[in-house]
Formats: sequence, structure tokens, C-alpha cells
Amino acid sequence: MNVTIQPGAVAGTVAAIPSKSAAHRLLICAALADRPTRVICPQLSQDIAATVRCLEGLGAQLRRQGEGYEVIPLDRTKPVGTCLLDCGESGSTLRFLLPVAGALGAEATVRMAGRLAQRPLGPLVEQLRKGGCAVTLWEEEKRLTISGQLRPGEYHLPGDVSSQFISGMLFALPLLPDGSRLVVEGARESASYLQLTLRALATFGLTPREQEEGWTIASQGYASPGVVQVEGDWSNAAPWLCLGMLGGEGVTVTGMDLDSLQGDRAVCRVLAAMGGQVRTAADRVTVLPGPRVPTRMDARDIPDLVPVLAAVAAATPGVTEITGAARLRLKESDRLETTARMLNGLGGQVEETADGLLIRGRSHLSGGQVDAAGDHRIAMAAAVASGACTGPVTITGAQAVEKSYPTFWAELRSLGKQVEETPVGP
Ligand SMILES: O=C(O)C1=C[C@@H](OP(=O)(O)O)[C@@H](O)[C@H](O)C1
Ligand SMILES: C=C(OP(=O)(O)O)C(=O)O
Repeated sequence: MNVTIQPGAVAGTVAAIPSKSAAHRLLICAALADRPTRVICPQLSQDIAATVRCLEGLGAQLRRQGEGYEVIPLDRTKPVGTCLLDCGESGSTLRFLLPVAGALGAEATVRMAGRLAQRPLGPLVEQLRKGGCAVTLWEEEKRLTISGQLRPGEYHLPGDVSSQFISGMLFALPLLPDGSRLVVEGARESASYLQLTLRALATFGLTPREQEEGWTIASQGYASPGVVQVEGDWSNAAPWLCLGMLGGEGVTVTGMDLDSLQGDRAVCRVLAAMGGQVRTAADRVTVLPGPRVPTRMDARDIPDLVPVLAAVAAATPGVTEITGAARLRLKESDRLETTARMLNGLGGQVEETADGLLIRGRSHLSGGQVDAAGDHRIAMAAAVASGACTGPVTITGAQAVEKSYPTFWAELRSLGKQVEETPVGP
């Protein structure tokens, strides 16, 4: 599908969608718990659906009821046996559930889509093999298999490849019959995502004991609190707040936890540093245009914000430098390359560096036709950039937003933008 966005100001209010990161975590904990849990999650996405599908593959039952899921946990007294885990393009689903499958002794075939089979998995696979699992990856066929029973023990993971490896082991190790140790080597990136994992575990009564280099993790059952609510998604509120910065009468996002542990809450701080007028009250945040000043950004803890913040920077006169973002090359696309290409396609001046972007901003961008590169965050960043364009913006492959935000184009329309969706033949 192609989307064409006409120039024009935005104004209005968007209700936050449920956080994809929180939804994955709470659904996984619920599926491993001692009794049923109601997980309130009013809106779905392809990635959340992937986690639901895989948890069903492992033997849990997830029934969609009203605004959420009734999760009947898997029966830990019965072996999982053979199963199919179709992770789609969701890195979180794959990296969280592979260790869980190992801890449950499942004999799983895992399917992957898009770029997922090429994204890093090696350090996690190495540890699972060390712990007694057989893992074989067929990258070309986008398939892998895991079998064997993961043993309690000491596991080591790097801190700077993907925090999702660490989260996956934090979910898996309490399921083992004896205590384990998880050691994180080197600097930690995406560290706030580990806090989200620890909070989800704590909600289900699990508290890995923090040590200087990682955690000791007791053998312990997941205890359901009965009902859990998925909080609003800061990563996906960010495109609206960034758009609010680029003109018009401001954009408000409601349903946000202003004290959230999500690292992407930093979008408020960064937009304020860039001159945006950021106003918060109760559960909402509003961003209005301001003077737009360039800044330096370290993206080590906010990888998913880089494309949308780069779009604002491209329309901010002066030089903005984004560093600490090498990991963006390992996402749904090489996001340093695809962000630069997309913004340059709209008249921006963006250069890739080894670990980030160098952006020479202009007061306006021109517009043009750009490709989403199969990446939801690039499609949404192009929509943000359209807020600074004097001409129309056409985004090819715009359906990419469905990975995390299926109603994105409808919401953009609700803010007053003229958005035309054109289906493209098979
Ligand atoms: O744990 C999570 O929910 C996520 C962790 C981050 O990945 P990395 O840890 O691989 O950087 C982030 O980019 C991803 O969108 C979601
Ligand atoms: C990288 C992302 O997700 P995942 O790693 O779960 O595929 C994302 O949502 O930007």
C-alpha cells in the first residue's frame, strides 16, 4: 500500500495505544503463571499477535474478550512436546520465547519473517546450547529448531547486542528446578527495557536478585495477580509528539504514564531540548511548536526514537548529531541507512556515521516519494517528516506500520492531515 500525505498543519488529540513492549511481557508472564490472568490490552498489532500465537503454540490458551485477553496458563505438569512458534517479524517474541521454550523442554520449530532471521541471535543461541538445548538455524529458510531441556547454571550475555536476549533469559531461568545466575558482560544498551522486564516479573511475584554484573535467579513459580493492564506506548506516542513540534496547534497524546519505566518517555525531554513546548498533566502530554534548536543525542537507551527524532532534526536548522545508535543497523531495516535515505529523499541532508547520524537541518523539507523499507518506524518517521514538507509525501510500503501500529494512518487523518491510501497490486 502507498500513502500520500498532503502538506498541512496538524492539531488534536490521540489516545495512546497499548505498549507493545509491556504487552509481550505481561502476556508471557500470564501464560507461565499459576492461574488465569486477564490482560487488558485494547489494541493489537502484528507483533503482539505473534506473541499470542507463540504462547498458544507452547500450550497456553489466550481468548480475546472485550478489551483484552483471558489467559489460561500452560499446564506445567505436562510436557510441551512438539510445537510451531511463528514469530513473524517480532524480535521480542523470538528472543523472549526461545529461552522459555528451552526452559519448558519444548521441541519447537520457529518461523521468522522479513529480516528477523538475519537479526542477531548468536550470543543467545550459544548460551542455550551451553545449557543443554540443541538449536539449529536455517537463515535462508527463515526457520530454526530448538529441542532439549535447558539446565540451571551460569549464563553470560553481552550487554550491547540486544537487551532482548537478557530479558528472554530473565523470563526463562525461574522456570528451572534450581537457581541460576545471569551475567551481563560489558556496557548495557537499551537498559530501560530490562527494567520493564523486571517490573513485569515483579507483577507476577518474581524478584531476581540484582548483583553487580547481573542477577541470581531462584527457581520460582509465576504468581498471577489476576488482572493486569498494559500501559500506553511511549515509542508509538513519539511520532505524534514529534509532529506536534513541526507546526500547527499542537498534538496531545492521552493515556500515558508520565512516570513510566519505558525509556522512550525521553521523547519529552529531547523535544523540550529541541525547543518544543512540552506540557504534561495527569495522563497526557502535549507538544506545541517552539523555536527548533539543534542538539546532540545519545541513543543508547532510546533506539526506537531515532527515526522520528531524526525527522524533527532534519527540519531543525543547524547540526544535530545522534550517537550511540550502531545497534539500529540490526532492526527491521538498517535504520541508520533507511532513516538517512528516507529523509534525504524528502529534501533533507542526513549522513550516516559509524554509530549514528549527522543531520544538517533546514527550516523546511520538500516532499517526494520514499520507501518504508519494510520498517514500521521508517514509515512513521516519514509521516513525521511530512509535517515539515512544502509538497506531498508518498510512502511506498506504508502497510509496514501494522507491525506495531495498525491504526496509524487513520489517526494521522484524525489530526487533520489529508492522507490518501492507495492499494498496490499483488
Ligand atoms: O525489549 C523490548 O521490548 C525492546 C528492546 C529494544 O531492542 P534491543 O534491546 O534489541 O535494542 C527495542 O529496540 C525493541 O523495539 C523493543
Ligand atoms: C525493533 C523493534 O521491535 P522487535 O525488536 O521486537 O522486532 C521495534 O519495534 O522497533
